[in-house]
Order: sequence, then structure tokens, then C-alpha cells
Amino acid sequence: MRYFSTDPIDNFEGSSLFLKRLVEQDVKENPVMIYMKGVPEFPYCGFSSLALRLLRQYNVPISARNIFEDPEIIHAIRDHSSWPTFPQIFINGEFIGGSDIILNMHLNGELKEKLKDITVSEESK
Ligand SMILES: N[C@@H](CCC(=O)N[C@@H](CS)C(=O)NCC(=O)O)C(=O)O
Ligand code: FES
Repeated sequence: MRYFSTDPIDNFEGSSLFLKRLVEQDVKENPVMIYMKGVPEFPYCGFSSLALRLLRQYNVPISARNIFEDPEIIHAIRDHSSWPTFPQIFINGEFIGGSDIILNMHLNGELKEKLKDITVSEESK
């Protein structure tokens, strides 16, 4: 499980262009990316917790970012997905949806299909 922080980056952190690029990079570089409320160990909200719990059943590397860490990132994420609420899940760069959608896809087998080519690399085991 990878968990990102915006802290170590101090050049143009906080600017809307920086955050837009950060989101683009997140979803490009991380096959399963979740923007959530809280950190994976302590989800702040049941919706984020549910989405994470479902994704964790598939033994794929999951990357997460806490939207409260830098609330400005919320705008960049919403601009990228055109989706208003959190959590937001991206798989292979594609916006998938929030917890309702992930739950439905888990139940109908679509999530398994979407995640089938994503493997856990040695370093993230
Ligand atoms: N039905 C939504 C539930 C998520 C939801 O309603 N999230 C709300 C409450 S956590 C939200 O993000 N509201 C906007 C905000 O808090 O900025 C889903 O499927 O993901
Ligand atoms: S933080 Fe209240 S419903 Fe998610």
C-alpha cells in the first residue's frame, strides 16, 4: 500500500497548476488510485472505508491520497473527474467512481475484470 503526502514537495506546492499536475501524475503512475477522506489506516468516513475495503480484496497495489491533507487538491480532483464526492477511484488512469459504483462493480464481477492485469510488484509486497 502506498500512501502519498504532498509535504516533501515545496517548490510550487499549493498552486492550482501544481495540484492539477499532481492529480494527472497520480492517476497515470498508480494503477489503482483512491482519493479518500483520511488515511488508509484511519479512514475518516465510511464511504472511503468501504471503497478501500473492497479494493483490498483483490491483492493489487493500492495508492491513496488523503484529500484533507491539502484541501485545495479537492478542486483539482473534481476538475479531473467531473465527480463531486469522495472517495474517488481511478483504475489504470480511468475514473471509475465512488463507493456505490465500486460496490456494484465488486458484486457484478466488473471490478475483478478491471483489476485482472494489475499485479503486485516485488517492492510493494
Ligand atoms: N454515494 C457516494 C458516497 C460518497 C459521498 O456522498 N461523499 C460525500 C460525503 S463523505 C462527499 O464527498 N461530499 C462532498 C465533500 O465532502 O466534499 C459514493 O458512492 O461514493
Ligand atoms: S465525512 Fe460524513 S459522510 Fe463522509
